[in-house]
Amino acid sequence: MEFVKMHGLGNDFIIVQTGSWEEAGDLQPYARMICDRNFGVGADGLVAIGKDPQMDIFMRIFNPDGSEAEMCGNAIRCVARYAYENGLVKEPNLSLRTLAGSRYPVVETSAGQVKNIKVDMGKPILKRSLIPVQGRGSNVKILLEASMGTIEATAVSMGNPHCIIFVDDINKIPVALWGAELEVHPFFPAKTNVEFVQILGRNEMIMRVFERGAGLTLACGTGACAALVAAVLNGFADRDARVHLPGGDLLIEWSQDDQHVYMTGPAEQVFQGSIDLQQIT
Ligand SMILES: N[C@@H](CCC[C@H](N)C(=O)O)C(=O)O
Repeated sequence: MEFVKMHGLGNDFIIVQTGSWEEAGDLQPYARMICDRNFGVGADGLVAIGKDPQMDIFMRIFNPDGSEAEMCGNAIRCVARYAYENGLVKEPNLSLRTLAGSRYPVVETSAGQVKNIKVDMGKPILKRSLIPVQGRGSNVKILLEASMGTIEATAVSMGNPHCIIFVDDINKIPVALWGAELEVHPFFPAKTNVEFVQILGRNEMIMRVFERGAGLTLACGTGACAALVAAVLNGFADRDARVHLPGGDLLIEWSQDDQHVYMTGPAEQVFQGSIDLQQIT
């Protein structure tokens, strides 16, 4: 199986082309081994893409624990760039089918070089039952009982679930320890991605993430979108901000006009190769 390895701010993916959405599902059992950094190629996700009958491209993403995620912001930018540069699409603006619905990336170029990819990530989902979060009431300022005490969190879905916790000093937070516990907190029936966010100003924040099914990663596109939405809902930020992640920065805007979230950032290919699937079973 031929693949390319790409990353968005160090959030890295093995990208393979398959014939159809259904065929992409055949790869799910291999995700755990392929993503393993010691026994496989190593990545934060296995991404299957191909031509879609209704949209330009489809994308399915499998986490390193073998589960399927509905959405992935950093992978979408990688897929858009790959599709544009490899002639799967002719125009820089694409339509992309995901498990969470359609998304619309635009590949931004300057002097013939790809600079950034801007993605219309759609409207955030704020209804508690749809995120999903157990119980009734608001998605803002949810109180979670955990071993570290009572945590105040805001839950947002960008197609996949996120639990955002605002902190005073990000460097004092044991992200791996707390993230692993909150990922499987009983309030989140589909588990959750966990983001710790320190607000630096109305338009700037630092974020660390513990991804559902993947653990600590250097960046999370949907997480950065969810963090900005949560910051706006809590009155901490304006509707556009630079989000600093361990792998670099994302620019996020929650549009007043259409209520969609827009994410802008880079995507890079780092190498290509082939995998003998029989060797890794
Ligand atoms: N890194 C991604 C999110 C990938 C999926 C996530 N692990 C999940 O299970 O929801 C991003 O950039 O959005």
